[in-house]
Amino acid sequence: GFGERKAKAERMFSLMDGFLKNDPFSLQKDILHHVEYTVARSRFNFDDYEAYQALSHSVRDRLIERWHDTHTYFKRTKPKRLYFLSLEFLMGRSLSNSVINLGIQDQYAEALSQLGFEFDVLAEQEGDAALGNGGLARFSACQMDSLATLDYPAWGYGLRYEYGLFRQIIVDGFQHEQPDYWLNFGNPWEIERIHVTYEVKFYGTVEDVDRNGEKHEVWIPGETVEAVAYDNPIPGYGTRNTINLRLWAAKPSNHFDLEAYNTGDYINSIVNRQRTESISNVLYPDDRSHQGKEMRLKQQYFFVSASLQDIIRRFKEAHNNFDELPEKVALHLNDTHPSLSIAEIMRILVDEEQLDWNKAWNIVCKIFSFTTHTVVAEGLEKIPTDLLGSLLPRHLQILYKINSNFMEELKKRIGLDYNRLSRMSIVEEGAVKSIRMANLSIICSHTVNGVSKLHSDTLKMRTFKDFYELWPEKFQYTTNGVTQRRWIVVSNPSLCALLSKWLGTEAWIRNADLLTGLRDHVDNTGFRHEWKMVKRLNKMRLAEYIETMSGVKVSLDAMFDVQVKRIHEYKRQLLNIFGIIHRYDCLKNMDKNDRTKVVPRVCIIGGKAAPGYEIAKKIIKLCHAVAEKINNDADIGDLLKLVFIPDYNVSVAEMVIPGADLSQHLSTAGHEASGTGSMKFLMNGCLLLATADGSTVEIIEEIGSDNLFLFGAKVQEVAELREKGGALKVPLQFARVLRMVRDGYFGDKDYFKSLCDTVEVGNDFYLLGSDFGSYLEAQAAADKAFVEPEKWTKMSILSAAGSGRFSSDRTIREYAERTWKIDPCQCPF
Ligand SMILES: NC(=O)[C@H]1O[C@H](CO)[C@@H](O)[C@H](O)[C@H]1O
Repeated sequence: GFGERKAKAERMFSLMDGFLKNDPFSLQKDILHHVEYTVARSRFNFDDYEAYQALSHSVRDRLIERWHDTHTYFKRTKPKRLYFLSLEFLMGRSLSNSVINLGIQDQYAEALSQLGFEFDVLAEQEGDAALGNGGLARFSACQMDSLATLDYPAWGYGLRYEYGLFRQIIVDGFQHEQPDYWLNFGNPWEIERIHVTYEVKFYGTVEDVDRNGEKHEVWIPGETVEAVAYDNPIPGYGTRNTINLRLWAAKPSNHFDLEAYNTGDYINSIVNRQRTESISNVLYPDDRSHQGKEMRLKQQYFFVSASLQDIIRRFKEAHNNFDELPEKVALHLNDTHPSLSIAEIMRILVDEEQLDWNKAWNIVCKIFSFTTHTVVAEGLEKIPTDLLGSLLPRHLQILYKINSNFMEELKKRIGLDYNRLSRMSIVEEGAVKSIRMANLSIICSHTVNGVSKLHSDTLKMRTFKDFYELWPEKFQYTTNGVTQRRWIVVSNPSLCALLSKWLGTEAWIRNADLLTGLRDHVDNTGFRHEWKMVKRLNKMRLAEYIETMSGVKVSLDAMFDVQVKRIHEYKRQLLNIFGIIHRYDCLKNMDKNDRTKVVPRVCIIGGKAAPGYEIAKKIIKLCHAVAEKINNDADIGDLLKLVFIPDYNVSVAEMVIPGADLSQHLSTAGHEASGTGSMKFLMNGCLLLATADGSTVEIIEEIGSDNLFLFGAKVQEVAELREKGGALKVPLQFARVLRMVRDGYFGDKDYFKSLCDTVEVGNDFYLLGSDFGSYLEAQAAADKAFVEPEKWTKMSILSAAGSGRFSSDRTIREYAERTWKIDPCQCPF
């Protein structure tokens, strides 16, 4: 009875001497406890990696404590919850971020130094959790940090890939992909939930059955797989709230195939087992969309089915009427990768919970919201109906029914405009009959978000014009953001200290708008001096890393000019490389005396190319070929260096971004939905050289166009320029550089031919040639500003001062208030 339970609870509590203490001595005890009993090494003999493991487990204990309290409080107060569904989360490392968000960094540093260890050295032992490709994936991770910090009752759901994004190995200038087996020595930041498992079905047939005189569909699966939950506590900064990122791993449903065993087909039973587990094996390494890959579709359905079964179970524990679902649950689709959830929740509500179709549909349309991260229609996901019909026969039926109901509604609204009807249909007829996942997501979501103002305008005017004209109220934009905890406090501690000193508070860490206070100090020479010292310190760290990675020694007096992001033709790394070739060519032909006036540059490029993306791989090779030439040209010396940083990931970004003077964001206007790298550079006082694309348009509004270097065609000019095709004028400098590459000046002329063809006049879809002139002017303007250190430093300070708007805290608050309609729910104990 209650009395017994109360007595048991008091006894349980009395056995624990309250919350874990965070004084250095208690921390030391806990670390050594884990050395002995978790890592199982003698406390008198363990190395840095084992110390890292023990340290991490002691931090994990403190996360779990807060995780329990937070979820106990959520359970008690039953707030409306957000479920953020994303197939990718680029979390990076957890140790530093966790101790900083727990507010016990200093205590840990003290505890470790007394044990003879350095926190930063142990932190370097951790591998990245690289469960994603690029911007979209890191966007999810930054959102989770802000959701926790702002006390929103939220969960993230995704896949626990056995292999994260491939390791990029460069051999002779060529990218090679190596498996990223990040779970090699276990992962202290996750908790396997052996009791949280769900069956996920695939293949099979759908039978019509009669139930009380009514026809019902029953799905008879051909294969079932078990989904097991792995929880990753996400601590907020300056709050006790610690939310959950639940990632699913696939396990064979019947761990042992007795029949195969009895028939001696033992090997096959293991093979089946492995085939099943392979669903959550590997992240698809392509930042572009994937059409028609069965395993990719299996991954998408596997994670949404497990997530929705888990969400519905949790809802039913506290509620017994699905009419309450929209008041208690917000489901967010991070791009179309999780959009099968629409068909899956309809299946659960209609087939399993026996709700009437229309009742279920009305509920479902109140709980979904959608963010698209794509600009161009070609990038929108489509699933061939053949593939879907064989893998998920019941879902195809449901999607056809959703579409036919929608088409009926639409005809009433727009009449028999067949072109428009077929454009808006979820089903695309044609050579490969397919399901348009974006149309499905828009039709079922109450809100459709673009990730920047320009992006949203493009969606309204072009990509989703038909839907915008039908439902203008659904379309809005919530400009992306990045978390200042990871991108300043974790990655740039010296800047963090400087900001708190001159702003006179640490409150900016939870409220980035306070960074505008830096404007009050921009004319203070003392402040500018300290600002320069912080940048130099970070440049020293980056220079050491460059020398270690590439053997190239770089001068700290040079401008560190950085372009780091996935390699993509639209991101125009080739424009950067052509600019460097031009700069080299000018230096070589320059009178020695004039060279004294040249601004020395260290050009740093980094990023992974999707394994099957040949042109992107050729860009990486050309970068190495040009670097080979320039860096070994004694005549040029320190005036120009080019370095390719291999295996660019979150941890490398944390080291590169603080050390950059200038960062480049060169996408052809109208192609980058937002871009988030630019926001991280801005927060670290790095000046931008960019096109007016994506979120850069809003950055200009915040910091003023005289604090960055703009160039290139505006979005409204691009189509017209493309029209011109072969008649397009390109500067001589561009033709000369192209000729140099074509003639083999950097070797491998045959290999680079197809790359050169992509930017040949008349074929230059991303307009590198026609933008080259203004690009060189912007570069010259950057050189001119750099030789005036006080001017440059002011621009750098004003960049950081205007970066507050690009905190993911602002992004999340806007989503919470305008899209998800959820309120903060802070755990009081
Ligand atoms: N794949 C991506 O990175 C996409 O999502 C990111 C996050 O919204 C955007 O910043 C980026 O422009 C877009 O290409």
